[in-house]
Amino acid sequence: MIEILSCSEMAEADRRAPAEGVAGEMLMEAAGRAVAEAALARWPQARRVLVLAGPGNNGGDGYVAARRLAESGRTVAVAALAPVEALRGDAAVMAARWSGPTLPIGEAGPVDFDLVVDALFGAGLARPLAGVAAHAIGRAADSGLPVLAVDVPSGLNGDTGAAAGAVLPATLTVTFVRLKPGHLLYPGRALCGEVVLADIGMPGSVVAGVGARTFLNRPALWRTAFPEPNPQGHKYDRGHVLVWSGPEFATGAARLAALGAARGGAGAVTLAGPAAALRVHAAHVSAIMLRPAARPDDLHAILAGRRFAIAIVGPGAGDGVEAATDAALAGAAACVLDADVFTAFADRPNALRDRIAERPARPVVVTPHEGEFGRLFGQGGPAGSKLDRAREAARRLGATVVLKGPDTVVASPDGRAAIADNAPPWLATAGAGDTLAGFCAGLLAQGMPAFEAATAAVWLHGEAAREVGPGLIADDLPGALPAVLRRFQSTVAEGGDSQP
Ligand SMILES: NC(=O)C1=CN([C@@H]2O[C@H](COP(=O)(O)OP(=O)(O)OC[C@H]3O[C@@H](n4cnc5c(N)ncnc54)[C@H](O)[C@@H]3O)[C@@H](O)[C@H]2O)[C@@H](O)CC1
Ligand SMILES: [K+]
Repeated sequence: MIEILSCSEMAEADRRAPAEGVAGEMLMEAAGRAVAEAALARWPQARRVLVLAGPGNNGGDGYVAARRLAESGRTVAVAALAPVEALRGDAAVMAARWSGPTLPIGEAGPVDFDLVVDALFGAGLARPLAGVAAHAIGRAADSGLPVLAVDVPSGLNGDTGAAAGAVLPATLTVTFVRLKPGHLLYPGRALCGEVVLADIGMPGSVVAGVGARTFLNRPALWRTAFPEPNPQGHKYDRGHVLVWSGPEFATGAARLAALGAARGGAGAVTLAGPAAALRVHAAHVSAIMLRPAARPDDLHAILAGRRFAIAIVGPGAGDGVEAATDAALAGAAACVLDADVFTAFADRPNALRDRIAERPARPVVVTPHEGEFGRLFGQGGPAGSKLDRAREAARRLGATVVLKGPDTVVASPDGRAAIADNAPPWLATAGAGDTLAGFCAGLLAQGMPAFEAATAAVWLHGEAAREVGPGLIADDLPGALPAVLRRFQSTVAEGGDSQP
């Protein structure tokens, strides 16, 4: 279940389902039943349920849920946004099967209820909520009652995770078939509350036929590409990562990247930079090699002597980062570009793109957070949701883009993208990004393709942060990786996934 479907892809699946013997009515019945079951499981004490029903199929699901909840002995009322006669298709069928009380939404307040089921709008939201619908959700929100959202909280755009107008925050969201981007991208993720994904009988072949290019970042996405060390291998079979280090008083970031690369599985890691900086590194690291490079241009000669080197440039790079980037792109088998690179190329994304384009066969992964992304692209940068922007940036740069945050998106120039949902809030700490660049380079060094290496690095990074727990500092992350890898490897051996 790792595909994520956009609202139009979901609608496309809906259109294709009857040809595979699954009628829309069956899907709606199953969806409404799943909503009712989730309500009963989560709020067994709730006796009185108010269902807010909208004018489309989301409302249709609401009418089914109302019937099922009433059948299980709950007192249920439907507050309808549109008169029953105005409903069409499956929703009209389901409304006709509902024989309990139905009030115009303006007349139904949530005062006498224990639970609100929000079936106003789902994937069909076409404009910001206004008027009587906005008023109704305002009253529901003010009531303080728990809210179960059908498919998505009403007012939330399922594709972007944003709400252009009023939105009804949910305690629990029950969605169907596959997650939508809005369940994972903030602020949507927070507005959904807990998310339950219900199987409503949509055939897997129908979903596959839609050809989704967006995925949940889970091991199932990249497991088959994950490097397995060769028992007879040499350390250089696992690649050599070269990290450009900035000056003496800014060494921490490069060192975190180097340690991340080493823990990420690179066979050897070298920090290259000015001698004064290397003396500082020498006081901290043992397994990492140190190679003097007085100027960034010296990287050309260092890289020329390596058969398979992955370069990391950006963490704590300081002055000369542009020259170091040039040397890395010219001489390394793959590059991870981070941090100071986005300052050096601020407002000049095309200059970076042109450099990357000179070596089209060599993978490049860029790992900006939102601020760096904005700095690099400046005015006229990619627009839309976080997913849209990461995809567009990958296309423009010809590089794999890791747009970091609590909902990190990895996008490939070939159109694939993945959204992560496992980063705990305490991962937002100084230096965490440098370690991520290192994890990614460590996987690239072992020959993992760029999109898979970047998605795996992001997932492992989140798991390492969970492993450490609150109080984490970035220095803890490399050391937390072995436990995560051990667990991951054992679930692979068992043929399972460490998360659903
Ligand atoms: N895709 C599937 O496989 C399934 C979809 N189902 C449900 O169908 C929903 C999608 O149904 P629809 O496409 O009918 O869409 P919705 O029910 O979300 O809403 C569509 C209706 O709302 C109107 N509308 C949109 N924005 C409005 C606004 N701001 N103010 C007032 N009216 C507005 C539209 O003109 C249209 O009449 C899903 O969210 C899900 O709940 C389920 O029945 C199960 C199967
Ligand atoms: K809804």
